Amino acid sequence: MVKQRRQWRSICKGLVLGTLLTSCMILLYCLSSPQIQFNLPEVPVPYSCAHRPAQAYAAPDTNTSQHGRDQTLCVPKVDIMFMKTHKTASSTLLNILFRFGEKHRLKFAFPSSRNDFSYPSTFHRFQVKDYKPGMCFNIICNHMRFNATEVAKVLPMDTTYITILRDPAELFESSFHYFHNLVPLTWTIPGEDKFAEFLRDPKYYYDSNGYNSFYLKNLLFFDLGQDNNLEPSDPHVEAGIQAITKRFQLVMLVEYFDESLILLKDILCWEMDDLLFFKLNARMDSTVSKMTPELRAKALEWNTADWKLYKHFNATFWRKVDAYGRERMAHDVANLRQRNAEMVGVCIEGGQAVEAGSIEETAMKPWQPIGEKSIMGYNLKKNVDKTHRKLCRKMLTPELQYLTELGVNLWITKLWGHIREVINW
Ligand SMILES: Nc1ncnc2c1ncn2[C@@H]1O[C@H](COP(=O)(O)OS(=O)(=O)O)[C@@H](OP(=O)(O)O)[C@H]1O
Repeated sequence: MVKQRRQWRSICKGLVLGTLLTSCMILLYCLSSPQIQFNLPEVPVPYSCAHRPAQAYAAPDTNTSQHGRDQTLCVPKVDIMFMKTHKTASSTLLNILFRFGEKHRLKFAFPSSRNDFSYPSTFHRFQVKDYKPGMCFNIICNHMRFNATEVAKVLPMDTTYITILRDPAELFESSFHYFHNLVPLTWTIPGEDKFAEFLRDPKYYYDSNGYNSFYLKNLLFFDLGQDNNLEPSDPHVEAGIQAITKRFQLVMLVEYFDESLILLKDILCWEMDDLLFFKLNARMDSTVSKMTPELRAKALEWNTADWKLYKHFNATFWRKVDAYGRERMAHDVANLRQRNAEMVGVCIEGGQAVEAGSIEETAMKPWQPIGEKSIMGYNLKKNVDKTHRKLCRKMLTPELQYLTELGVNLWITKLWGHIREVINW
């Protein structure tokens, strides 16, 4: 009896402490969030951010260079909007952009105090750290809910817009795993396999007004600024896809990540070295739900808008590959894979990703989903030669640590991280 009373007392204490901490976090967050200032004058950004340190270089045309024929003059494009969609290898791409930005000393439009632009609110230019009307930035690439008009107000007119999509069934599985603890409507789903149970009857469990429910339906459509709850036959689905087609010059696909990077290099006039990467933010295999063909079909049916979007951009992707040349693409992809494999040998201890508990340096530990330690990371090799040391470290640095290095003060995220560490959550 006494033992039971003590247990109840400690549960109550935990609840009170938890509520207090959460309230403090919310209060601190509200105090630190920039107030949106609607009364400032609108000043158009320059056509292009003047600082252009990028050198033109002779881009070898892989079809002709072996024969010593003409080489095209290429000036790397430095004004880039990367719409960072969720669970789509976007952190891997972010790492590539951060390194490119540093190399060319570009100006990033970063969020303040956090790693996203007040997501899931739609983007507004006053969410940009230190923003003043008329300011010009080169790159914007943190998570946001896309808002074309506002984004255009912080970037030059000739900015290249890019984004990345993933097969919606795979994306849904990844998102369900990563975010379900943030979506209260999943808490009451019974059974061991919540993912399969949800898909058995999604309409029963889903509520479009539920807190954070967008993580569970047409997340790509939502991130890209569209309505994720449209009926599949609603003409707005098609209109949304058309709007995205008009705005984005390149839509990459996770399933063809290497090919996507080669297209990116082509459209931005980059060099092969700019594309080197290690896969970041990958999950341990044991936490990936097995998807039967039936579950996959249900996941696609549930995420119809995303599936239509994906099919549309899959078609445009392969038209771009055809225009690039299939043989040329195969050659360049092989080259990139070989260079990446060499970098693995140079930089990564043990040559592969390890579980969270085995990552030695705090600076290399990736952010984990609430209540889990499923995201893997890397240990930097101890004896990396001097020429590669800096590059290896940057390629392996997770998003939050890299953002801090680039000058974003993530104190709210860090405080939240410490609290989670203390309460082991
Ligand atoms: N290069 C490459 N190729 C293929 N897949 C890749 C690559 N890099 C990351 N990933 C997978 O992308 C998932 C993480 O996506 P994000 O980094 O966008 O996640 S986040 O939204 O920023 O949290 C995560 O998927 P899941 O493991 O299924 O969760 C990663 O494994």
